[in-house]
Amino acid sequence: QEGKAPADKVKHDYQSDVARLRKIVINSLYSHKEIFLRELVSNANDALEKLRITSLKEPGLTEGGELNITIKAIPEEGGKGGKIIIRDTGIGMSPEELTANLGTLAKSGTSEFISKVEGDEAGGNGNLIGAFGLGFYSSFLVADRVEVASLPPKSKKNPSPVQHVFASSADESSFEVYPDPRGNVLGRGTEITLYLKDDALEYLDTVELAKLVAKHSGFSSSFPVYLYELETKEVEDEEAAAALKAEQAAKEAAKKDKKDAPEDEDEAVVEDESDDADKPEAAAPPTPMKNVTTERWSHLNASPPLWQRDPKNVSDAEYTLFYNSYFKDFKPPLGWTHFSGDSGDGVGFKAILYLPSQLPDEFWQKPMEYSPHDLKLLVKRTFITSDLGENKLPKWASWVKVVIDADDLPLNVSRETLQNNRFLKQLRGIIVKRLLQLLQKIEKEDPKKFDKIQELYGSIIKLGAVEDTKNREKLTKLARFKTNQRNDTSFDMYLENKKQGQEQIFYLGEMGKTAEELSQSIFAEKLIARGYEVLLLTEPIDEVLFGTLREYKKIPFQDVAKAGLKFGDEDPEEEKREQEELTEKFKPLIDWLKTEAKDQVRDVVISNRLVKSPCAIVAESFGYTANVQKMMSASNSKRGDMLHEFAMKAKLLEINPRSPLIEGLLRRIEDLPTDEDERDPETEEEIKEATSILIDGALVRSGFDVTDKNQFFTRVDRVLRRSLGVPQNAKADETVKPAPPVDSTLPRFKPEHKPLQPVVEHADDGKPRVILPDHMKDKVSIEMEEIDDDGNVIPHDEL
Ligand SMILES: Nc1ncnc2c1ncn2[C@@H]1O[C@H](COP(=O)(O)OP(=O)(O)OP(=O)(O)O)[C@@H](O)[C@H]1O
Repeated sequence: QEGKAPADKVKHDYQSDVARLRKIVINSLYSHKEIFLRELVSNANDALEKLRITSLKEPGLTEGGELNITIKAIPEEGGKGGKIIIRDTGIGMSPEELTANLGTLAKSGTSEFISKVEGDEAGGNGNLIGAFGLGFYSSFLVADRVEVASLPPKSKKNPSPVQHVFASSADESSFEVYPDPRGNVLGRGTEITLYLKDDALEYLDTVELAKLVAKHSGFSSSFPVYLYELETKEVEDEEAAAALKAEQAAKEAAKKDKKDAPEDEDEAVVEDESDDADKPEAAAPPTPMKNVTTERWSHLNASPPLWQRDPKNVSDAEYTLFYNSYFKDFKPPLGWTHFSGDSGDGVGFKAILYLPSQLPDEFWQKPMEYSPHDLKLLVKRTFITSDLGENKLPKWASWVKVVIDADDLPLNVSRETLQNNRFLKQLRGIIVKRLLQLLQKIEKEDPKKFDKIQELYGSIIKLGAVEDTKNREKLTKLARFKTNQRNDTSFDMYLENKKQGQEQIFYLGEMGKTAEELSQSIFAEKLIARGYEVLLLTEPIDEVLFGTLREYKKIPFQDVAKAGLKFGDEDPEEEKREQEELTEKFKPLIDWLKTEAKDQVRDVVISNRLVKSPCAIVAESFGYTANVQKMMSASNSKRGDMLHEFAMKAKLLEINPRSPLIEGLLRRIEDLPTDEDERDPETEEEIKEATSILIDGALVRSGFDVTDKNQFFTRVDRVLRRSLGVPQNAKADETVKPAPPVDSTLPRFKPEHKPLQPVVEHADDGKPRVILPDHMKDKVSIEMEEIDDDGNVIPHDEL
């Protein structure tokens, strides 16, 4: 792909991703084209930063010239076009680096990013800029042609570097790299020349450029940024003044000659005197002026950075602009806190911490790999690191964007010694504390904004309460949940609404269920009917948090799906008596159920949680709720473990003594002769069927799976036949029209078609499953007949 062009010019084709990215940048960011300056200044700043850090090990590198950035606009003679030159005295690039850095995209995930944006109609919005540093390619927003001349510093490794140029036009699919015909004129660093497009000539105006730097880059460089300005001043034209003086003197002399002449002397004198008295003093001749154009480099970022200023004098707009440019996030922040402090060791610092209004995708997608880069530790305005090593922020807080500038840490500390620095060790605590304070402040003062915080950071706050034991209490207070009565309820709000006598915090959770569905739950029937508030856990992290906390302000959590539920207003004596009475009354039914439900539950008890439903399956405190059981089977864990078997079985069948169905079942059982031999087998079978449907119904309503679906439906089928008066032995007419004979004249498949052969797989439970080839999936549906062990077809209504 490379060919030698004349004059040492090596032509390269852009890597395809670069060509695509350049196209996106040029087409979609047109209305944001001013960002080119911010991106190039930021690259220049990075290059200076790299040089400074490298020079800690090889001090000679920074010799010769200040570390700075300069911007110069040069209108073309005749005023038709022009160019902008941005230079830095940073680390520079070798010809290989020019090719690799500007001609390829090394960043991982870039291809996916590009595809995403290409497919996204809204790609042209500013998110793009925030999501991805477009860097160098933003040059093509304003330039038809870009030339980058670069010269690395003389170093031990590269003692005689040669200045090279990278050149490319906006519409070309290739670029060239060649030795700079001017020689090593840069001394060190990089010079980017932008040949401006006709619609970008406004950037030749130095006032415009200065404004842009102030807006986007004023704070983003800790190195001085200079703008080349031509200043036109009106100054006294000394030459003209001298000439005028000479002329005046000549006039005076001529006048004097005239005065000395003899004629009309008196008259003339009188006339002169009266003139002097009436007229204002004769105006002095104007000083002759001329326009002089002087060149100067004005220092654009001389004023102190935002974080060094007094918060009282910084406007919200300034905080937002600073955030946008410094952290390269196009969206405004959700909130911020600007603070200063002292580490206690005499290290003073100033800092601003921001809450972004959007989390990076990687935060959730690759939570373990996500490494924050928006913590900027500076020392005396110079960037030191984003990496706090082992003192890094806890995961839940790792997304904050914070700039923290310390007064007096040794500047040349290596990363290793930094890790041991006390200030660095304290940083984590300082930042987390301020972040919490900010969240608490918003909670207190700005409910609307706090809603947004919940939307965005709700799960993260809960994650923090789980993982950050030190701040668990504060984070728990900030957590919000849905309840049967309202949204966004905190534990404190819940407790304020607690009923007299209530000594439990009621909650209910089931994987994948909405709050609405949960509030219909059989377990909460009575609680909700009586007006109690139940926290509804709708997010996976809720369950983990409740499992971790177990209580709030010493009040225990009660999983409503578990045994042990107490309203708190029960009279223990009365309750005991009632329980005894009911147990006595329902004894025959309870005994019956204990036998019939022995495979599903450990015991049968009278319920105090049901209103309408006849019965429910409730997990005991050490047993699995339906939710946990689902999670266990999803993760396939613990199968075959004794404890697991035990927990699976630790369930109670609770019956509702006031349900007419339960009463009805009790009566039927009481009517059965006590001597089993005297019982009519058909009647007994009928009651067993009804019982089993009742138990299965309770399982389903309580969120569990029916143990044996075949048996369940066979029974439903029999009950249906009975209630419809259809004899139990009546058979469906199973005669079907056989298929016509084989037609051998047609090919079975067209050659380009895949065989229409479904594949049968056996799932874990041994049941067959049909896997359709992909091309058949949305065209074919399959119904299967089930055959029992004796080879009989199990009847299904739909077959
Ligand atoms: N002025 C410069 N001096 C030295 N190297 C530079 C300069 N500008 C760009 N580079 C090099 O080119 C690379 C690509 O630059 P580009 O702006 O496209 O992306 P980036 O700076 O790596 O990413 P981002 O803009 O997201 O920070 C940089 O990583 C850097 O190595």
